[in-house]
Amino acid sequence: MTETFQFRVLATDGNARRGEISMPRGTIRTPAFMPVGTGGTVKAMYMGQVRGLGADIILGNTYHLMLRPGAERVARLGGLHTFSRWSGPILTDSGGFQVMSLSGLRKITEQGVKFRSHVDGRVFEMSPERSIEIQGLLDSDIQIQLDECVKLPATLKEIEKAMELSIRWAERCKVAFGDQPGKAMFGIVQGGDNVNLRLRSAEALKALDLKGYAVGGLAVGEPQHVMLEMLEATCPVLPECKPRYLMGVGTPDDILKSVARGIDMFDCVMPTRAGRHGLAFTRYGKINLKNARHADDHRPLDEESECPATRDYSRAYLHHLVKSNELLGAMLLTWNNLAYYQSLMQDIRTAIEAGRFADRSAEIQEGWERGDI
Ligand SMILES: CC1(C)O[C@@H]2[C@@H](CO[C@@]3(CNc4nc5cc6c(=O)[nH]c(N)nc6cc5[nH]4)OC(C)(C)O[C@@H]23)O1
Repeated sequence: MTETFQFRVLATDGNARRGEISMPRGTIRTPAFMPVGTGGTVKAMYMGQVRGLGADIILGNTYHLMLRPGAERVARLGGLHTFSRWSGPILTDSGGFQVMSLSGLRKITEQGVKFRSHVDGRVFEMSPERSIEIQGLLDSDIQIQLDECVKLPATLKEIEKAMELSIRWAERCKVAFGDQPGKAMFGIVQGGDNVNLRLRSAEALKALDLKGYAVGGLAVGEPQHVMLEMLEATCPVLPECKPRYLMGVGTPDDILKSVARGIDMFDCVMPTRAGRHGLAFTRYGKINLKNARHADDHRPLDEESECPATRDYSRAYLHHLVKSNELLGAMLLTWNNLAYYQSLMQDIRTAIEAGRFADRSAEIQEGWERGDI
């Protein structure tokens, strides 16, 4: 552990990078997957379980926590780590994107975003400065700039305007964040599905010399090839010595293909949300436990797994729990899915260190295609 924020690239294999981020609250092994802990909880999991699966960092959301229980209240209670009993690093999203995807009555001006809470209808105004202040009250370790992410499809002019506003907001967030040695503030590259706008955004943010760079505006319904094309344009422009975080991504296949293009950090609700809906991620691909074909199957999801949820429970039992809408169904499948995602990340890190990432990726994908034995 260090008193400052340090990122080191330990090995490369093509454009894939094996690295680590050292922070006062712990070291983050990259490529890393951050379980989503939106309201200060990784849904259906104890934080001790999350840690036990190998997660080094989790994600929190400014938008949700400012609405409930309130940023000042979390600060009075000792900050998000003490509040939620997670002692490792926490990355918090800034709220802009959640405002656009969740709240009602939204108005964006140069000053910030005005919105109505989806919880109780109260009206809030969030400026870049207030977003950074809230993330500070939460005692967040990696803070994300406030940005504007336009919903696609959008006109080139709309995408350009939002990208340029996000750059100005990044500058304001950098000033508001100031100098906090053990913490970091990441900018967000925007630009929609337009390579030129993405390059302009990346260059402008690089000039701000930030501690890390998120790639936003993706995983919003665009085809995977469009997302990958934006990464192929953006990553080579971003500083090699800074971490790159692809927001909201993704499926195991998205992660493999994005690591191959130079991404170091990921977050996605997929494993936790899918677990609550009866879907299991395994090395054989996805298994839908709602399907009646599992009703008499005594086999576990994967007898070779170290995760009890994956190794010790029959598919028949999991099918029963899911069909009966039992809480334990969501708990066991969330546990299985996060275990699979963390084992995938460890597999990726090991393969990059050994210089066999491409081969290992192909083997993993063949396992999914072979399907459920
Ligand atoms: C993939 C999956 C399962 O994840 C779900 C659902 C729809 O996509 C997701 C995930 N995609 C996603 N893209 C993002 C882009 C930005 C961004 O540009 N700026 C900021 N500040 N934060 C972002 C967070 C992002 N999350 O976004 C919501 C709407 C939060 O639900 C998620 O499909």
